[in-house]
Amino acid sequence: MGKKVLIVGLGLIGSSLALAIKKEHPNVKIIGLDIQKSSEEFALKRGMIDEIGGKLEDVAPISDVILLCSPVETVKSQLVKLSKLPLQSNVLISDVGSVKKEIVDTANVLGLKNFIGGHPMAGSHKSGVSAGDERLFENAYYILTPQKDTIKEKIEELQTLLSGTKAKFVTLESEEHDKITGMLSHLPHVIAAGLVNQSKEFNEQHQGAKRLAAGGFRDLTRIASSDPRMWTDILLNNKEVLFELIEEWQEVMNGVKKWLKMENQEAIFEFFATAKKTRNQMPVHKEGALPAFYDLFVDVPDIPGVIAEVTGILGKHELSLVNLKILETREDIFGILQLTFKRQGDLKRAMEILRNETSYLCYEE
Ligand SMILES: NC(=O)c1ccc[n+]([C@@H]2O[C@H](COP(=O)([O-])OP(=O)(O)OC[C@H]3O[C@@H](n4cnc5c(N)ncnc54)[C@H](O)[C@@H]3O)[C@@H](O)[C@H]2O)c1
Ligand SMILES: O=C(O)C(=O)C[C@]1(C(=O)O)C=C[C@@H](O)C=C1
Repeated sequence: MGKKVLIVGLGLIGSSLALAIKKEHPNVKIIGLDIQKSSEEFALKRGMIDEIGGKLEDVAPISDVILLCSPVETVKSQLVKLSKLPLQSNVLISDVGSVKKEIVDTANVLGLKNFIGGHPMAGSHKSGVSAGDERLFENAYYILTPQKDTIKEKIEELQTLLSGTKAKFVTLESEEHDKITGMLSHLPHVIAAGLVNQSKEFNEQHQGAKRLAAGGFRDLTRIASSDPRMWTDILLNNKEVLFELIEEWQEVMNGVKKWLKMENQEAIFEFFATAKKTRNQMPVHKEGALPAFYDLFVDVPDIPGVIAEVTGILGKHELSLVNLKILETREDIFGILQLTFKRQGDLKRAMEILRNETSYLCYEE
């Protein structure tokens, strides 16, 4: 019989891992557990998991592998719970939390020897089980932060289990991990959220301004749509690193302010020239995970039944959506439907079909 793998937290990351594991290891039995019953049922119905786990204390002791895929603060309390349970002596425990030092230190203090910190460097601003995608981690880096005495075989066991992710594994010290992700992930999320909040106040004073936001604002602020609970946990668990980074960021902004005051053309030019050169050389351009979602926008008239009409057409052509959102009504005439697909091919087909079968304006951004 195959291994029993328990996945705790069936959101975006947990369900995507479940799919990737199942694909590569069909004999593995995946047991799923979530505080949201609807997520457990969705995952079971879609074949992401083989069984719903019930209570952690009942199912953890019979599991060969336990993957904690909940928010960072919850992972820490789940480690405490696990440390009190009669787990199998060779159980492998890992997590996917975006911060590593606090989690690895917790496992270490609790004496959970077979715990290996993990963090797939891929994700999305979308969350929840319905966003799960077996290809989410393809080509992405998957960081592992083993403890000093973790045996090599356990690391290999984890990598083999996760081979279906098609991610590239790298090993880091947890402290180094938090410094790097602080700079490349956590600070950018703080800046994006700050910018969107600043623009909210601005928009209240300048009616209609938000409609004019174009590519620059969109590219810089997509991640401001991420889950606030997840990001609260991340910030509070990486605060020392973020103190420093935020201070450096403030210095950068002060520099720009000073050059503007002095009309220092050369310094301003150099600021943008350095950024352009650096950004163009960064591997973020060439590698990294595939974008996980594709949004199609449809301008529809503000009349009853229009959503059913659009989804009905897509259903007839067996095109399934990850998400559907109604964006703000424009000028009391149009509403904008945001239809999210997992595959670009599906988006293209949907656009063609809707253009043929309706008169609505369909576009990608
Ligand atoms: N979203 C990303 O881009 C991303 C990328 C890499 C890592 N991560 C990390 O992965 C983890 C999960 O993030 P996500 O994006 O999948 O979030 P998510 O909100 O999609 O999923 C989290 C799931 O955990 C469940 N949960 C919460 N408390 C629980 C508990 N006590 N017991 C069982 N289930 C519980 C929630 O109901 C939810 O289904 C976080 O630690 C996050 O830092 C996220
Ligand atoms: O693509 C996104 O939406 C993400 O924010 C993914 C992202 C990031 O790159 O910052 C977010 C948090 C994770 O810990 C890892 C990846």
